[in-house]
Amino acid sequence: MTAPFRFAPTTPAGHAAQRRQSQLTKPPGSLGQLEDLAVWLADRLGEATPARLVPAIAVFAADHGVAVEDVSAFPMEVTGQMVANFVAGGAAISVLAAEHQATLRVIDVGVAHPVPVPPGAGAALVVRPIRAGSRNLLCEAAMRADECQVAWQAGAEVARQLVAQGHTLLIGGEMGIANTTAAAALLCALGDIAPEHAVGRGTGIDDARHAHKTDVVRRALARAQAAGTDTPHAWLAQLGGLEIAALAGFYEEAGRQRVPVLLDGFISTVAALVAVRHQPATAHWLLAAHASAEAGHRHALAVLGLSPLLDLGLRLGEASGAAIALPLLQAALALHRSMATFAEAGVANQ
Ligand SMILES: O=C(O)c1ccc[n+]([C@@H]2O[C@H](COP(=O)([O-])O)[C@@H](O)[C@H]2O)c1
Ligand SMILES: Cc1cc2nc[nH]c2cc1C
Repeated sequence: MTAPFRFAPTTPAGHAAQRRQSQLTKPPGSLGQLEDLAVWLADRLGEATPARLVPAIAVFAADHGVAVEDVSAFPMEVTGQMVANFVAGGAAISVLAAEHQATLRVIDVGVAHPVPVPPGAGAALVVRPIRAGSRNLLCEAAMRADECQVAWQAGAEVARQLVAQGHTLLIGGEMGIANTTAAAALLCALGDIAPEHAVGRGTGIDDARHAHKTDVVRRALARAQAAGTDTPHAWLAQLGGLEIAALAGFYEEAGRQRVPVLLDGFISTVAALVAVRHQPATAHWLLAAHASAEAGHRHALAVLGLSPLLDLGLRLGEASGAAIALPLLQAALALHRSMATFAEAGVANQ
């Protein structure tokens, strides 16, 4: 069980939104967490009655050298194949983005086996190849510092563009076979979580592979520790991946641009933890959409002090859980904006 999402306002807009909530035609608190959600959004957007959100989803994709260690249920080729599926409109996130009228961008920051995408296909694909997947983090640093920095900046650039285009809510997502191994290792390093709590089943591995994956993470951590790793960027380069670095840069830039972020699952939340360790102010802009079935996600959320809105047993990634929570945010704001007050409706207030 995770704690419900609760929020006390910190800004004049947030306080005004909370006062409005108490005047709407409903018993106080009867819309539960939707009330907190409306007040949080008002607080962060700096408006007492915010307009409908203009959401954008950016899915960052890359491969992971550690896939050769047999830590995933799927082969590396699936990353590039799924990128083509995102763009063609057949993936869960393609369907959800269209359903909820969200802009969808797909960014290849290091897919090892890209699949050609027909020109004019559905979602926009941006190719920012840094290298064909990260190195095997069990044996060496996943990225050089400069590669990690280029990926981070690529993510930041996407956030800047989406905000400049008028989007008022940013959602990050990822695709990368074996990236739950990288994310688990990073969570151990930056969140002080033991490997047995951070490592999960990913795409669906059995008990034997899960034990092996936990051992891979334990050995990778020991290797990176022995290399004298200290800063968040150094840990990211040692144990992360190109799409995780891009996501961290995306989240940090969203905060810098003062735009709220709706977090997806395990890998996305660990990327947000990297961004928060690098720039603590990023935490102010984060909202957790859901609790993934991936074991480490609850620990990552707890480290960040976040309460997820939904708990549906999702473990897909690609921003799908955040996209599923999006209508809740829109509903919370629609109710907040458009319900009558007791005075307007002539309803007796206690
Ligand atoms: O978002 C999550 O919580 C999540 C949990 C488990 C798996 N995934 C997705 O599955 C892939 C990684 O799983 P694995 O087993 O290859 O490490 C990657 O493409 C993620 O988007 C995502
Ligand atoms: C098919 C498939 C789709 C995905 N979407 C995000 N991660 C994924 C992993 C797999 C294996």
